[in-house]
Amino acid sequence: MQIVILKDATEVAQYGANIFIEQIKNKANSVIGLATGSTPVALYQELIKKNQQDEVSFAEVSSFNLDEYLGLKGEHPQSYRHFMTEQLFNHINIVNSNTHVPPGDAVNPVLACNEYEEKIVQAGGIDVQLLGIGRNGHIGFNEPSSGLTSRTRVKTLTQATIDDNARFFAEDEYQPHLSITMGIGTILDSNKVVLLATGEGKADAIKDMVEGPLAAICPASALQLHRDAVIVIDEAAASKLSDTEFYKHIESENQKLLAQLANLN
Ligand SMILES: N[C@@H]1[C@@H](O)[C@H](O)[C@@H](COP(=O)(O)O)O[C@@H]1O
Repeated sequence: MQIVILKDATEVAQYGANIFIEQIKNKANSVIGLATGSTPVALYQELIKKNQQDEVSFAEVSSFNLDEYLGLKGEHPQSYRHFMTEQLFNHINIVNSNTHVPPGDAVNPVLACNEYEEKIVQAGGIDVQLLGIGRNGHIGFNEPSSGLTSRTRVKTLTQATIDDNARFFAEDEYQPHLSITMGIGTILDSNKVVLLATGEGKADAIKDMVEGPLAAICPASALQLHRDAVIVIDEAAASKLSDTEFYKHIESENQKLLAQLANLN
Protein backbone atom coordinates (compact mmCIF):
# COMPACT_ATOMS: atom_id res chain seq x y z
CA MET A 1 0.00 0.00 0.00
CA GLN A 2 1.15 3.52 -0.75
CA ILE A 3 0.02 5.70 2.17
CA VAL A 4 -0.17 9.39 1.31
CA ILE A 5 -0.90 11.65 4.28
CA LEU A 6 -1.83 15.22 3.34
CA LYS A 7 -2.83 18.35 5.24
CA ASP A 8 -6.53 18.51 4.49
CA ALA A 9 -9.46 17.43 2.33
CA THR A 10 -8.55 19.88 -0.45
CA GLU A 11 -5.08 18.38 -0.88
CA VAL A 12 -6.57 14.87 -0.76
CA ALA A 13 -9.00 15.72 -3.57
CA GLN A 14 -6.28 17.31 -5.71
CA TYR A 15 -3.89 14.40 -5.26
CA GLY A 16 -6.63 11.89 -6.10
CA ALA A 17 -7.84 13.90 -9.10
CA ASN A 18 -4.30 14.09 -10.50
CA ILE A 19 -4.05 10.31 -10.56
CA PHE A 20 -7.20 10.15 -12.73
CA ILE A 21 -6.09 13.02 -14.94
CA GLU A 22 -2.67 11.44 -15.58
CA GLN A 23 -4.34 8.10 -16.28
CA ILE A 24 -6.67 9.64 -18.89
CA LYS A 25 -3.88 11.72 -20.45
CA ASN A 26 -1.86 8.52 -20.90
CA LYS A 27 -4.81 6.49 -22.20
CA ALA A 28 -7.69 8.47 -23.69
CA ASN A 29 -10.09 5.51 -23.58
CA SER A 30 -9.40 4.67 -19.95
CA VAL A 31 -11.95 2.70 -17.95
CA ILE A 32 -12.39 4.38 -14.59
CA GLY A 33 -14.19 3.09 -11.53
CA LEU A 34 -16.17 5.68 -9.60
CA ALA A 35 -17.59 6.02 -6.12
CA THR A 36 -20.30 7.96 -4.32
CA GLY A 37 -20.55 9.41 -0.81
CA SER A 38 -19.47 12.87 0.27
CA THR A 39 -15.71 12.22 0.12
CA PRO A 40 -15.27 12.03 -3.70
CA VAL A 41 -17.28 15.21 -4.38
CA ALA A 42 -14.26 17.53 -4.13
CA LEU A 43 -12.28 15.23 -6.45
CA TYR A 44 -15.14 15.37 -8.97
CA GLN A 45 -15.07 19.16 -8.77
CA GLU A 46 -11.36 19.06 -9.68
CA LEU A 47 -12.09 16.79 -12.65
CA ILE A 48 -14.88 19.13 -13.79
CA LYS A 49 -12.56 22.15 -13.51
CA LYS A 50 -9.76 20.47 -15.49
CA ASN A 51 -12.22 19.25 -18.14
CA GLN A 52 -13.69 22.71 -18.54
CA GLN A 53 -10.17 24.15 -18.84
CA ASP A 54 -9.53 21.60 -21.64
CA GLU A 55 -6.74 19.93 -19.65
CA VAL A 56 -8.40 16.54 -19.83
CA SER A 57 -11.09 15.04 -22.05
CA PHE A 58 -13.54 12.30 -21.09
CA ALA A 59 -14.79 11.87 -24.67
CA GLU A 60 -13.42 8.32 -24.92
CA VAL A 61 -13.56 7.40 -21.23
CA SER A 62 -15.90 4.72 -19.84
CA SER A 63 -16.91 4.54 -16.20
CA PHE A 64 -18.24 1.91 -13.84
CA ASN A 65 -19.68 2.84 -10.46
CA LEU A 66 -19.12 0.68 -7.44
CA ASP A 67 -22.66 0.34 -6.23
CA GLU A 68 -26.33 1.35 -6.24
CA TYR A 69 -29.29 1.10 -3.89
CA LEU A 70 -31.54 -1.78 -4.81
CA GLY A 71 -35.11 -0.56 -5.16
CA LEU A 72 -34.38 2.92 -6.52
CA LYS A 73 -34.72 3.88 -10.18
CA GLY A 74 -31.90 5.92 -11.72
CA GLU A 75 -34.10 9.03 -11.72
CA HIS A 76 -34.69 8.83 -7.97
CA PRO A 77 -32.95 11.79 -6.30
CA GLN A 78 -31.22 9.50 -3.77
CA SER A 79 -30.04 6.96 -6.33
CA TYR A 80 -26.32 6.79 -7.00
CA ARG A 81 -27.00 7.17 -10.74
CA HIS A 82 -28.66 10.49 -9.99
CA PHE A 83 -25.80 11.47 -7.68
CA MET A 84 -23.24 10.80 -10.42
CA THR A 85 -25.28 12.71 -13.01
CA GLU A 86 -25.51 15.72 -10.73
CA GLN A 87 -22.01 15.64 -9.27
CA LEU A 88 -19.99 14.70 -12.37
CA PHE A 89 -21.50 13.39 -15.59
CA ASN A 90 -23.58 16.48 -16.39
CA HIS A 91 -20.52 18.72 -16.13
CA ILE A 92 -17.91 16.85 -18.20
CA ASN A 93 -17.75 15.64 -21.80
CA ILE A 94 -18.28 11.96 -20.98
CA VAL A 95 -20.69 10.10 -23.29
CA ASN A 96 -23.70 9.03 -21.21
CA SER A 97 -23.88 5.57 -22.76
CA ASN A 98 -20.28 4.98 -21.62
CA THR A 99 -21.25 5.51 -17.97
CA HIS A 100 -22.35 2.46 -15.99
CA VAL A 101 -24.02 2.26 -12.59
CA PRO A 102 -25.55 -1.02 -11.34
CA PRO A 103 -29.30 -0.99 -12.13
CA GLY A 104 -31.15 -0.41 -8.86
CA ASP A 105 -34.47 -1.17 -10.56
CA ALA A 106 -33.42 -4.51 -12.09
CA VAL A 107 -36.28 -7.02 -12.30
CA ASN A 108 -33.76 -9.80 -11.85
CA PRO A 109 -30.99 -8.33 -9.68
CA VAL A 110 -28.95 -11.55 -9.65
CA LEU A 111 -28.79 -11.59 -13.43
CA ALA A 112 -28.05 -7.85 -13.44
CA CYS A 113 -25.04 -8.45 -11.18
CA ASN A 114 -23.61 -11.05 -13.56
CA GLU A 115 -24.23 -8.73 -16.53
CA TYR A 116 -22.42 -5.91 -14.74
CA GLU A 117 -19.37 -8.14 -14.26
CA GLU A 118 -19.49 -9.08 -17.96
CA LYS A 119 -19.67 -5.43 -19.03
CA ILE A 120 -16.53 -4.64 -17.03
CA VAL A 121 -14.72 -7.51 -18.73
CA GLN A 122 -15.97 -6.43 -22.17
CA ALA A 123 -14.66 -2.91 -21.50
CA GLY A 124 -11.23 -4.41 -20.87
CA GLY A 125 -11.26 -4.15 -17.06
CA ILE A 126 -10.95 -1.12 -14.82
CA ASP A 127 -7.75 0.91 -15.08
CA VAL A 128 -8.20 2.94 -11.89
CA GLN A 129 -10.90 2.45 -9.27
CA LEU A 130 -11.82 5.25 -6.87
CA LEU A 131 -12.94 4.23 -3.37
CA GLY A 132 -14.19 5.85 -0.20
CA ILE A 133 -14.45 3.94 3.06
CA GLY A 134 -17.30 3.49 5.51
CA ARG A 135 -16.70 4.02 9.23
CA ASN A 136 -17.03 0.24 9.65
CA GLY A 137 -14.38 -0.39 6.97
CA HIS A 138 -16.76 -1.10 4.09
CA ILE A 139 -15.76 -0.41 0.48
CA GLY A 140 -18.53 -0.05 -2.10
CA PHE A 141 -21.32 -1.67 -0.10
CA ASN A 142 -19.17 -4.63 0.94
CA GLU A 143 -20.08 -4.68 4.58
CA PRO A 144 -18.11 -6.46 7.35
CA SER A 145 -18.13 -10.25 6.76
CA SER A 146 -18.12 -9.79 2.96
CA GLY A 147 -16.15 -12.47 1.16
CA LEU A 148 -12.70 -11.19 0.27
CA THR A 149 -12.97 -12.64 -3.24
CA SER A 150 -16.66 -11.74 -3.75
CA ARG A 151 -18.04 -10.52 -7.07
CA THR A 152 -20.85 -8.09 -7.91
CA ARG A 153 -23.92 -9.16 -5.97
CA VAL A 154 -26.86 -8.08 -3.82
CA LYS A 155 -25.77 -7.05 -0.32
CA THR A 156 -27.75 -6.20 2.79
CA LEU A 157 -26.66 -2.97 4.46
CA THR A 158 -25.73 -2.85 8.14
CA GLN A 159 -27.74 -0.61 10.42
CA ALA A 160 -24.56 1.47 10.92
CA THR A 161 -24.35 2.19 7.17
CA ILE A 162 -28.08 2.91 6.94
CA ASP A 163 -27.71 5.37 9.84
CA ASP A 164 -24.59 6.99 8.31
CA ASN A 165 -26.37 7.51 4.98
CA ALA A 166 -29.70 8.59 6.52
CA ARG A 167 -28.52 12.21 6.23
CA PHE A 168 -29.18 12.05 2.48
CA PHE A 169 -32.83 11.00 2.93
CA ALA A 170 -35.79 13.03 4.20
CA GLU A 171 -37.17 11.92 7.57
CA ASP A 172 -40.20 10.06 6.19
CA GLU A 173 -38.54 8.96 2.93
CA TYR A 174 -38.06 5.28 2.04
CA GLN A 175 -34.39 4.35 2.58
CA PRO A 176 -33.26 1.11 0.94
CA HIS A 177 -31.57 -1.55 3.04
CA LEU A 178 -30.30 -3.54 0.07
CA SER A 179 -27.77 -2.70 -2.60
CA ILE A 180 -26.01 -4.03 -5.66
CA THR A 181 -22.26 -3.68 -5.20
CA MET A 182 -19.10 -4.73 -6.98
CA GLY A 183 -17.52 -7.46 -4.89
CA ILE A 184 -14.17 -7.18 -3.17
CA GLY A 185 -12.73 -9.52 -5.80
CA THR A 186 -14.12 -7.23 -8.52
CA ILE A 187 -12.43 -4.23 -6.90
CA LEU A 188 -9.14 -6.11 -6.49
CA ASP A 189 -9.16 -6.89 -10.23
CA SER A 190 -8.72 -3.17 -11.05
CA ASN A 191 -5.20 -2.30 -12.19
CA LYS A 192 -4.96 0.43 -9.59
CA VAL A 193 -7.15 1.50 -6.66
CA VAL A 194 -7.21 4.93 -5.05
CA LEU A 195 -8.95 5.18 -1.69
CA LEU A 196 -9.71 8.61 -0.23
CA ALA A 197 -10.62 9.31 3.38
CA THR A 198 -10.83 12.50 5.36
CA GLY A 199 -11.81 13.40 8.90
CA GLU A 200 -11.43 11.85 12.32
CA GLY A 201 -14.57 9.72 11.87
CA LYS A 202 -12.60 7.53 9.45
CA ALA A 203 -9.48 7.16 11.63
CA ASP A 204 -10.44 3.77 13.15
CA ALA A 205 -11.36 2.31 9.75
CA ILE A 206 -8.07 3.56 8.27
CA LYS A 207 -6.07 2.03 11.11
CA ASP A 208 -7.85 -1.34 10.70
CA MET A 209 -7.40 -1.26 6.92
CA VAL A 210 -3.69 -0.38 6.95
CA GLU A 211 -2.37 -1.93 10.14
CA GLY A 212 -4.98 -4.51 11.13
CA PRO A 213 -5.07 -8.12 9.98
CA LEU A 214 -6.42 -9.08 6.56
CA ALA A 215 -9.94 -9.92 7.70
CA ALA A 216 -13.50 -9.88 6.37
CA ILE A 217 -14.53 -7.89 9.44
CA CYS A 218 -12.71 -4.94 7.80
CA PRO A 219 -13.46 -5.34 4.07
CA ALA A 220 -11.01 -2.56 3.12
CA SER A 221 -8.16 -4.62 4.60
CA ALA A 222 -8.39 -6.67 1.38
CA LEU A 223 -6.52 -3.79 -0.28
CA GLN A 224 -3.42 -5.09 1.52
CA LEU A 225 -3.44 -7.75 -1.21
CA HIS A 226 -3.57 -5.26 -4.10
CA ARG A 227 -0.37 -4.63 -6.02
CA ASP A 228 -1.10 -0.92 -6.58
CA ALA A 229 -3.32 0.54 -3.85
CA VAL A 230 -2.90 4.23 -3.07
CA ILE A 231 -4.43 5.40 0.20
CA VAL A 232 -4.83 9.19 0.20
CA ILE A 233 -5.86 10.59 3.59
CA ASP A 234 -5.74 13.76 5.60
CA GLU A 235 -4.03 14.18 8.98
CA ALA A 236 -7.30 13.59 10.84
CA ALA A 237 -8.03 10.27 9.11
CA ALA A 238 -4.38 9.26 9.68
CA SER A 239 -4.47 10.19 13.37
CA LYS A 240 -4.77 6.62 14.70
CA LEU A 241 -2.01 5.09 12.58
CA SER A 242 0.93 3.87 14.65
CA ASP A 243 3.73 5.65 12.80
CA THR A 244 2.60 8.45 10.49
CA GLU A 245 6.16 9.86 10.33
CA PHE A 246 7.38 6.60 8.78
CA TYR A 247 4.59 6.65 6.16
CA LYS A 248 5.43 10.28 5.32
CA HIS A 249 9.12 9.36 5.03
CA ILE A 250 8.31 6.51 2.60
CA GLU A 251 6.18 8.87 0.50
CA SER A 252 8.92 11.49 0.33
CA GLU A 253 11.40 8.80 -0.77
CA ASN A 254 8.84 7.67 -3.40
CA GLN A 255 8.59 11.19 -4.72
CA LYS A 256 12.39 11.50 -4.93
CA LEU A 257 12.57 8.25 -6.89
CA LEU A 258 9.84 9.44 -9.27
CA ALA A 259 11.72 12.74 -9.83
CA GLN A 260 14.91 10.77 -10.53
CA LEU A 261 13.09 8.58 -13.05
CA ALA A 262 11.52 11.64 -14.71
CA ASN A 263 15.02 13.09 -15.18
CA LEU A 264 16.05 9.98 -17.11
CA ASN A 265 13.47 10.73 -19.81
N1 LIG B 1 -21.50 3.04 -0.72
C1 LIG B 1 -20.88 4.23 -0.28
C2 LIG B 1 -19.39 4.00 -0.16
O1 LIG B 1 -18.83 3.77 -1.45
C3 LIG B 1 -18.73 5.20 0.50
O2 LIG B 1 -17.33 5.00 0.58
C4 LIG B 1 -19.30 5.40 1.88
C5 LIG B 1 -18.65 6.53 2.67
O3 LIG B 1 -19.22 7.74 2.31
P1 LIG B 1 -18.72 9.17 2.77
O4 LIG B 1 -17.62 9.53 1.82
O5 LIG B 1 -19.90 10.04 2.63
O6 LIG B 1 -18.24 9.03 4.16
O7 LIG B 1 -20.69 5.69 1.71
C6 LIG B 1 -21.49 4.73 1.04
O8 LIG B 1 -21.77 3.70 1.91
